[in-house]
Amino acid sequence: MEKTCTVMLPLTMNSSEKRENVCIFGTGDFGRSLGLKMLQCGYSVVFGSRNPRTSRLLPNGAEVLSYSEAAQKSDIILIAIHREHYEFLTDLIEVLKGKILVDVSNNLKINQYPESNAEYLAQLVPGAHVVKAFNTISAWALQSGALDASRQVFVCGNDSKAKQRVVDIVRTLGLTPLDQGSLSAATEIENYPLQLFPMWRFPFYLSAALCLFFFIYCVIREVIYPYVQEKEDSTFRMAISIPNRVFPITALTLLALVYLPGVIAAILQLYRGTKYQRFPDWLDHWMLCRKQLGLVALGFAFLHAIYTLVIPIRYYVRWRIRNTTITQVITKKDNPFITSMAWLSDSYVSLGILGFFLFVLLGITSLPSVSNMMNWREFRFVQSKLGYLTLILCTAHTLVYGGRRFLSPSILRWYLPSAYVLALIIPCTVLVIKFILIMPCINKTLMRIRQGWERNSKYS
Ligand SMILES: NC(=O)C1=CN([C@@H]2O[C@H](COP(=O)(O)OP(=O)(O)OC[C@H]3O[C@@H](n4cnc5c(N)ncnc54)[C@H](OP(=O)(O)O)[C@@H]3O)[C@@H](O)[C@H]2O)C=CC1
Ligand SMILES: [Cu+2]
Repeated sequence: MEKTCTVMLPLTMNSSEKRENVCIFGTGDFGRSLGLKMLQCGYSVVFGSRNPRTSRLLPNGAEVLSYSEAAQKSDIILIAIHREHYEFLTDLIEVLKGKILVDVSNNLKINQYPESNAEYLAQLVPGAHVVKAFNTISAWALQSGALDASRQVFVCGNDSKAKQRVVDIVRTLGLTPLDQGSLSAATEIENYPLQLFPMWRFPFYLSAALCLFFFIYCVIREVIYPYVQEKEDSTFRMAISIPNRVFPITALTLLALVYLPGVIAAILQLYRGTKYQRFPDWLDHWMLCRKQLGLVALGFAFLHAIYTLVIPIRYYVRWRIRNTTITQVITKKDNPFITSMAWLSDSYVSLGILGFFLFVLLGITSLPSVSNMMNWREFRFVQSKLGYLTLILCTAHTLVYGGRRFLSPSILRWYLPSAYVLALIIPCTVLVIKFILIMPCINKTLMRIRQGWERNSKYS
């Protein structure tokens, strides 16, 4: 039966069970943490060290020997040493012959060396079976048990038996092994811990660029223009009014950008007449970070909702209402109630609330804990149908808010239209193309392409 250690176990063992010997080279932070965890999980640990006599802080129960003596005690050796110090291993080539060497090392920079550390180790000790593993786990997490988010251990190696031995150890330590194939995958595995939120980078930079662009655009139209034309100081608008334009615009644009690659892919498939041709890399990458784009968009929608809630308590708004009322009293004139205006205002608020609700629902269903409970069809239904409905509602919310104002030439300031007009370009384009794509004649061709029809027809 497989033994698995997920909690700190006492160092007791059934005397009839033979402890498996594991050797760890290096008594640094990582070597010690690994050794402790292995002892807790029932392994017998032998450390190899330059100074076996003076090595301190080692876990109780572990043996410490010189590197060559320790190597003889086990056929599996974890090399917890930095790559820069690997050269001394060439003196141990004879002892290490046929042994499994586990490379746990990381670098300081992405692609720091021409070859991966694991491949370098394999070149230095050609008679050994090198396996890459454990580099994504930190010494601190191993010791403190704070491994919740990072239980995954990528494993790769050319010898399948050696790899299986390492996979078994990973499982026994209560971690999740992920086989990445041959040793050539080591470069990618070594680069992995050095990447900072790889899938979030594009959405993050894109949303920052959109925010900056729309902020500057709105400042030009709403702060600089009134100052130049009428010497009016509207700088206070930069605190709430302008952010509350920039955030919904960014949210809507990002949401549309979640669905844009899908329609571009469909157009490409229609144009090529086949689905068996790779999409360009940029499109692939864009498709892969749609979830992150959507979640960032949801964040901006939240900001818009919060900024909108504070409108009634703003000084400027209260002043304007008070002033209009007083002016009406003085001039003894009141504004007639216009039903169409009431309709417009209520509709845009209602569309906004519904759009936001569906947006939140989309965000929740994209979380792994929720999406894992759905089958593929349900997930597609939510993310595609509900997603498009959200996009339609949010676009309609913006259109109704702008109403006829968007079309009137008086809204131009220095020939610049309202920022909302720009914000509507991408969502409207996506929706129009999607509408064309779902028209029966086009949809049928697309479905046939997606079902691999032209490939089957070759054989029929
Ligand atoms: N710390 C961490 O959280 C993680 C570390 N790693 C990897 O584990 C490896 C070890 O890291 P870590 O334990 O933090 O590093 P340390 O610097 O704490 O330990 C390295 C050990 O290497 C041994 N060593 C052998 N030859 C030399 C030499 N010429 N000069 C210096 N030391 C030598 C030493 O052990 P001795 O004195 O007994 O000979 C030393 O204690 C690295 O490759 C690192 O990338 C991977 C994942 C996480
Ligand atoms: Cu809104």
